[in-house]
Amino acid sequence: MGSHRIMEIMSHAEPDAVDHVLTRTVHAGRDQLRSLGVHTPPLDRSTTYPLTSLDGGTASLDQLAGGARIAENPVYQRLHNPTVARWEDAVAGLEHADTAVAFSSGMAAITATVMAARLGGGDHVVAVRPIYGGTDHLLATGLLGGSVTWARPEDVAGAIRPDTGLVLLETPANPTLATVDIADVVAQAGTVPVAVDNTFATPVLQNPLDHGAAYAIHSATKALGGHGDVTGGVVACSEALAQPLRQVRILTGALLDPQAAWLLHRGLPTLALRVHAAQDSACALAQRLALHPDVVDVRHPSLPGQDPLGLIPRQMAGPGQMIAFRVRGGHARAARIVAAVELITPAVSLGSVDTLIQHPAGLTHRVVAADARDEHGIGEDLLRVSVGIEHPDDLWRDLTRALQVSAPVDRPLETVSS
Ligand code: MET
Repeated sequence: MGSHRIMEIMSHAEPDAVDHVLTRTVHAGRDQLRSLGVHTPPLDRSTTYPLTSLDGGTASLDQLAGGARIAENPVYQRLHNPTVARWEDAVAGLEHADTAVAFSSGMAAITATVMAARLGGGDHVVAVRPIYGGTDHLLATGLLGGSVTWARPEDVAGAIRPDTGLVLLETPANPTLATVDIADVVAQAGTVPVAVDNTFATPVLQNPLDHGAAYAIHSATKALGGHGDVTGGVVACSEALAQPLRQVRILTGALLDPQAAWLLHRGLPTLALRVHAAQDSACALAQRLALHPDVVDVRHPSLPGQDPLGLIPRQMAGPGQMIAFRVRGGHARAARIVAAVELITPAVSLGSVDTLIQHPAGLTHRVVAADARDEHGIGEDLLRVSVGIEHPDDLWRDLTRALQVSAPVDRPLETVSS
């Protein structure tokens, strides 16, 4: 086939013919760049915008304050920013959503979602544990007002009340990788909107809205950013649900900085490559860890018996890059392992190009009630690994060495399988 024929086919391709996530991550939010005469997203740092007329400015202000996505004039950065809006469009496309609303962090995104539900009259939240410790703490403290009922996934229907405004869940869940059937919870929730924290899965592996969820929430600090150098959050949803979220953002000021949005958009083209590479390594490491004599239990949806609901591939395209495992020797051993790793960084956060290890009971989930931690297997012997894109053999060498040097001195080193 000659090059002219290829060009002809390409020029007649419908936009929805682009259905591969590898392609969509590269091009997301970049539709208008050619017409702008640029190849990469421009960065607009303006805090305010010149008004062509007072009445025009007032009309734009009214529209944006009412929750509109865009108006003739952005007016003020807290009401609208084109660089942030472009990244929101990118995320919306990847999440199969009408639109997306960006925030200064993942916790700001969660907070705004709960506040938007309260604006709609729903004072009660049903939340499925386990979930990220900060989210758990936010709901448990009642900081935002209203009340929370904790429910197991199968008990959501029974927890719904007339004043329930939101069902919140995370799958795979932080930190145990417990998985939830989103469509089943949506069916139990009836008319109550379901929000899914999709941070662990990323839009590369899971699109909650395809399964009936109303919101897909991300800490963009994690895989969306991917390089450990930008903090942000985002909620993908329908245009109708986005409007109160934008109003909450305007009033609380929990804005994503344009430079942060620009960095997030800068990292997006490699999202699928990063997630797939890290996932492959996570599968290899999970298998090896499961054979290690000092590892009691490895949590990764790729392992036998760990996807009992058959969510792969029905709901998830793959098991992802997060692993949790329990070590023999409890807290002391876990602390020694975290201290002993060299290539792997002992740090909270996840989804970066480099591998991180952390102790949920002492860090990310320290704020969770002790009985809830016990009930959901977030014990002192649990470690969580966010696998990066390094070669898995190098990661395994570091992990097995840390397991060896952390072994109690009064017994011989274990023979480890490679
Ligand atoms: C301050 S705790 C950390 C953050 C992050 N959400 C994590 O799970 O690692």
